[in-house]
Amino acid sequence: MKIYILGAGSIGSLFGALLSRVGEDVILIGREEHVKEINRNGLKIVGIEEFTVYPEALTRMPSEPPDLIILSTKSHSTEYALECARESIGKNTWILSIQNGLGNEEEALRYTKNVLGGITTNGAMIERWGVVKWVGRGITIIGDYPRGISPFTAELIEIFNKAGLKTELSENIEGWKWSKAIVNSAINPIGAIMEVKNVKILENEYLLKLAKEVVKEGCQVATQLGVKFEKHPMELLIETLEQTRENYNSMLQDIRRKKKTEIDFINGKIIEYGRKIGLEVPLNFALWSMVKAKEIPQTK
Ligand SMILES: NC(=O)C1=CN([C@@H]2O[C@H](COP(=O)(O)OP(=O)(O)OC[C@H]3O[C@@H](n4cnc5c(N)ncnc54)[C@H](O)[C@@H]3O)[C@@H](O)[C@H]2O)C=CC1
Ligand SMILES: CC(C)(CO)C(=O)C(=O)O
Repeated sequence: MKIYILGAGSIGSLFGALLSRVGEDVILIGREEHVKEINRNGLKIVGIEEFTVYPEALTRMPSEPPDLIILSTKSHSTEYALECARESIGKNTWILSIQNGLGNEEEALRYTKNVLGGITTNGAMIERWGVVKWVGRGITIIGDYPRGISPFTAELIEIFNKAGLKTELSENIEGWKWSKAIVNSAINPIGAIMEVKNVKILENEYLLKLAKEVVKEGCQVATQLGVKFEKHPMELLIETLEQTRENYNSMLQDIRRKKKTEIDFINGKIIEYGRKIGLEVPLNFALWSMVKAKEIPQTK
């Protein structure tokens, strides 16, 4: 299968490396420094497993349409990345978002009806250019967005599992994307503002109560929009905190690295979708405001 990884950073490079290792025709599309190192010395995976692969790496999408584009930019880069990729999206090309946050699949649907949603609990981070650390082995869930399973998706899950990416199918990937986004809407900003590991939210009664109240707000919006949960966000909140106790969440890491966070596509989208149906979500608004204030000045 011809696969382009659009946004080959941490998680995209991990997926690309695993798929390349089992012989899939993978091209990584990422930033120049990472691309140059990969073309020079290959893409090295360390951590959970250690191996090196030698996929082609580019800074721009080739014009030839692939079978699959795995969208793995940060959510705030999705619109521009897809616009730049417009010419490479053929009539039979599928786009799979493995991103956190809401709205990415809707953006992809502007270019094709062949859109898959995905959530992954695998963890990855770029150690240095050309080297990605697989920090946590997790599961990935994919499905046609917003709901359903097509023959392509059933073929893709075979490829992912053969590549060592434990992957399950869902008829209701929209439900999973919302559950994960609602969990992120509680953990990420609270951890970022308090500058604590996830375990602190689990063990501090005040932070856990706040996280649960934020989850309730997100559930109200999702339920009124007709979203059906596969796993209730309140259950997923505790499960996630217990499984990622030692994590400094990605939003806190972005702030510490003076990078733009994904707050606009997590709490920001819950606020936006809530307002469209006349629901105010004050806790989400408060957390969104504080993270925006903490973000680097040039993001305004
Ligand atoms: N890193 C992880 O362990 C996990 C990340 N995620 C989600 O996956 C998404 C990506 O996260 P990370 O990999 O951590 O981010 P990252 O910042 O490491 O990687 C994104 C890459 O996309 C590149 N990029 C942006 N626009 C581009 C364009 N137009 N063309 C080519 N490359 C472009 C950036 O230069 C960057 O290298 C986020 O939504 C994140 O929340 C989800 C689960 C785990
Ligand atoms: C699951 C969690 C909260 C793990 O820290 C995450 O997705 C993140 O850090 O963005």
